[in-house]
Amino acid sequence: MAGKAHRLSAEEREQLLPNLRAVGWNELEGRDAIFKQFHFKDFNRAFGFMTRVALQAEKLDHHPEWFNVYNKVHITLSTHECAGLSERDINLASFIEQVAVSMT
Ligand SMILES: C[C@H](O)[C@H](O)[C@H]1CNC2=NC(N)=NC(=O)C2=N1
Repeated sequence: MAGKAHRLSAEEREQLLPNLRAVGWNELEGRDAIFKQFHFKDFNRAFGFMTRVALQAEKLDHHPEWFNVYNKVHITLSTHECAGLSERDINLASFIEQVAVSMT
């Protein structure tokens, strides 16, 4: 991953978060991270989604925290390197949205 991650400033958040809020991402309370719950038709769709996200996460060297049971996938994004939300989380969330749209 090129460059060091920095925590998003208030201005950057105002610019970058509204689009993600509009599609269901929310900031966690008590932790600088964003969270969304996804529901799919069945486990195959959920796991197909996770597989595609996992391959991209590995490519980006930026990984989600997630929980899956059957057709549900809960995802938390945050950057360990800066102990908070960085542009890497915004980029991964945008990719995740594209995959989710193609799987539902
Ligand atoms: C050593 C390795 O590059 C780092 O631990 C990467 C891996 N995946 C990561 N994922 C996330 N979410 N945040 C990080 O800071 C991070 N760092």
